[in-house]
Amino acid sequence: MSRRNVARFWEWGRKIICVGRNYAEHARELKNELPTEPVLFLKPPTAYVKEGSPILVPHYSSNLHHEVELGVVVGKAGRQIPQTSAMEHVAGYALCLDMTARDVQDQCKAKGLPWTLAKAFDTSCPVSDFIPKERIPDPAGVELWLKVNSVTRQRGSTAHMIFSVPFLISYISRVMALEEGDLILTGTPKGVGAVHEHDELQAGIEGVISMTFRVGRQAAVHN
Ligand SMILES: CC(=O)CC(=O)C(=O)O
Ligand SMILES: [Mg+2]
Repeated sequence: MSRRNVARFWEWGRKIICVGRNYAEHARELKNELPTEPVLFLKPPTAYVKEGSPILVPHYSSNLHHEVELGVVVGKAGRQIPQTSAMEHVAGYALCLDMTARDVQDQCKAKGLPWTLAKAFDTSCPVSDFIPKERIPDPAGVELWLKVNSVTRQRGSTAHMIFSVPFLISYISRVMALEEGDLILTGTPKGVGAVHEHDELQAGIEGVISMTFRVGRQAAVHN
């Protein structure tokens, strides 16, 4: 049997684990309390979209937000991973967007419901090509940026994460097994905002990679 290449992790069908409220300024801009433990949620592998295909506004949302994030690609499976050996489980990184139907998320929050409709729809996880681990020697030293129609909306350093990458790997692996090909989205810095059909999104990790996506709209299906 031929061995799959983790550099094409989005084809593996593995889980996408997302961390929310990991930057104080972003938590404050949405009037959320600062977390004392990581806030976790999941996206299915059907959320992946690659450059060349559009990000689709779900048919039930009228306020889709961008969130640029550093993604960590898991290269070695593990459970109950200590922080001291957490980085041994990292194969590399990816530039990611955690597309969020903010209007739907606000309704879910108000009703005390999970965020699945707001976070897990098709195309809610645009990703760059795989970035080998050696290209990012320190995941706490990464500058993320995002522009909409050439106007800068987000710029922030992973130095400001509340919970570090090794801490997150250790924490998550005490909740669920990490598997090769899993992706961890580490939260977004401040500056999130709305995107609309026909907008162009550009995002990057300074000096490492950039990517461009167009926004389309999911057709509503009437049964
Ligand atoms: C409020 C959120 O949507 C949390 C989140 O995803 C984040 O990155 O922070
Ligand atoms: Mg996010």
